Amino acid sequence: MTYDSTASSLTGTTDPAILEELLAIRSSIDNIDATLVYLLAERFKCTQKVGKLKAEHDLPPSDPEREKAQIKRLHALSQDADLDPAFAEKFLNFIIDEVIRHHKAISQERP
Ligand SMILES: C=C(O[C@@H]1C=C(C(=O)O)C=C[C@H]1O)C(=O)O
Repeated sequence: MTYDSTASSLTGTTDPAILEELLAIRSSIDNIDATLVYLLAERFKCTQKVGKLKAEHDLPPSDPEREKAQIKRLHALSQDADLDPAFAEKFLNFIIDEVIRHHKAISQERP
């Protein structure tokens, strides 16, 4: 993979000292993004197992009570972590919607 960690629309128009400071912070952002990708991949590995288990036992793809409890917990965690709880909820719902889509697909593969 060729990744240019110095790519920026600001090159040539911004003080090089400021760009250097920006690049140092962006290096941490890159590490965090990589971690997020690996964390998400692990989460989807788990949810795929859940999807197979549900399909094998004819269980519904979604579990609204579980989701309600997760959102409530996430709100508390977000407040502790100084993260916008509304954003955290939107993000979790985005992921869960994708998981449910996978679960529906798995159950259709096994008629
Ligand atoms: C993974 C599951 O399936 C769905 C997806 C969830 C999730 O991504 O956390 C939670 C509840 C379900 O709607 C589950 O039931 O545990």
